[in-house]
Amino acid sequence: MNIEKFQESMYDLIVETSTKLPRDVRRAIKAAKEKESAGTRSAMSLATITNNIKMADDNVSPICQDTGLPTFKIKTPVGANQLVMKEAIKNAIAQATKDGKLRPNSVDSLTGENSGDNLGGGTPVIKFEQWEKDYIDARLILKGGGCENKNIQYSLPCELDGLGRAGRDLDGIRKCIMHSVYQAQGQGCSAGFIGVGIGGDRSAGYDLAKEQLFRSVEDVNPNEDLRKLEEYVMDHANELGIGTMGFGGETTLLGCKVGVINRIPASFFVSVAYNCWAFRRLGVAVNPETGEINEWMYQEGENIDFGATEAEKETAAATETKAEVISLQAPITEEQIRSLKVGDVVQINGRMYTGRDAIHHHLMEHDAPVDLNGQVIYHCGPVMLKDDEGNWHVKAAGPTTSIREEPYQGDIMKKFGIRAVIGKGGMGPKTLAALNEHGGVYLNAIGGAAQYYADCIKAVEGVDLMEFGIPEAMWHLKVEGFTAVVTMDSHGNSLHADVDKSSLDKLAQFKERVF
Ligand SMILES: O=C(O)C[C@H](O)C(=O)O
Ligand code: SF4
Repeated sequence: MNIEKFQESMYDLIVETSTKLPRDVRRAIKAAKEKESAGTRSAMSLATITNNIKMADDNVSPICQDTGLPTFKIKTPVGANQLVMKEAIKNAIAQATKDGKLRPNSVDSLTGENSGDNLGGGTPVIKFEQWEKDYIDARLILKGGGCENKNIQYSLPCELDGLGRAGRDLDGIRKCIMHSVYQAQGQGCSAGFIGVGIGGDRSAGYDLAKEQLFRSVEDVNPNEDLRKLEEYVMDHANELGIGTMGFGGETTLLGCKVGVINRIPASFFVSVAYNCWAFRRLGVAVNPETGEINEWMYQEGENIDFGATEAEKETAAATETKAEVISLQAPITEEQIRSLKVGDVVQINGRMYTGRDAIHHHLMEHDAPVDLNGQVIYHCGPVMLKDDEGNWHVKAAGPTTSIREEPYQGDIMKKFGIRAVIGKGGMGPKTLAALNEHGGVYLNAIGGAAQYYADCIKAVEGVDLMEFGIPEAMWHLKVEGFTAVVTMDSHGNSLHADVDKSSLDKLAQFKERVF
């Protein structure tokens, strides 16, 4: 095998997967967009999402800043040398990271140290299998952390919120799947795709669930029971009304694929792998002698490029002028914050600081490196590249899941006088109480829209705490027209709590036996 060429092919697979959504996924997103009524928050979010997909295409830059845990599934003809292939894949991963196509995402679990090149214990994941065919089938999925955290495994029988008892049969499985969509809310950047694995032990069940994510969104399950189940879920999960980013709306789920394997008598697992709308998975058929790509997978059918037509541009322009947008610039006063309410659309200009897990943890015990009074914190771990002159450039910068900061957020806002935090997926009761007490606001940005937000960042004006690694450092960003929605205000209102409650009520409508 020509190993240099194989490495190049793997590099192309990585770059293409990170920057271009497959055709089946694009079609599912387009169909969702057509269903949302114009002018709603969900429609606005979907417009940002499709705009972002187009920008990632044009810039050949990551669709989402979280490029996940790269996971390769490779089938090789008997006799192919898997050891050299593994080395080539690792080199390709390191190169793609250096080129800003992947975020350095491999972190020592005990020390928190980022390896910087996406290599380390367990990273990347490479699973080989042999097969009888004469070519290499190499598939890659880049599944981010926010949606990975929403995976869930049920051990039947069990009791489920809203649905009651789920037994050890097809109907019990149906309840688990409906519940899995409910429990994810918008936190995994809905609308999402789910892969479900029935049976196995805990690890084989999750493997099977993830395997389903490699199926085309549009295929039909050859198992009649599972086909019915998939169709049922697709028909009804969207009635939960969770919508894009959990803002409420018509589309919550874009795909559901279910697989089954045997189990042992005492265990009955239903494992669900949740994938965000930024469903980055591709595959190639590679010639085992030359190492060249013969064919790209998931590329059949119509390609949607999401370039706006003239008519769409006109409608967008019309809605933009109608929607009232409130401008915010730090330092923000308490009075300005108290005037905001859930549903308001704000646009931020000026300075904001990134801060995610490591920063929040740090600020609990230490002073801030900058004066945060009246300032805005952005829950974001960007992809950054340094040029030859030593200046940093933002390559991708969407929000991260805010709920992880729930234990710290309220205390930190009060301690430093922070007025606004931006993230996605919403926060809990502790933060809501602190917003009320201190005069703060939670702003929801569109998860995964990393190119769209990178474009709003006009300059990187500094960085602190680089010892935490690129995604976790505190970046000082100058932004223009950074748009987000108030989803938790200083008057005790939370859109997230409301959608959670109404979707739980709707979930309870699926309690009766169906199968
Ligand atoms: O790590 C990130 O940047 C985002 C993460 O994928 C998330 O959804 O929270
Ligand atoms: S931020 Fe959202 S779109 Fe990006 S990886 Fe996380 S869940 Fe997916």
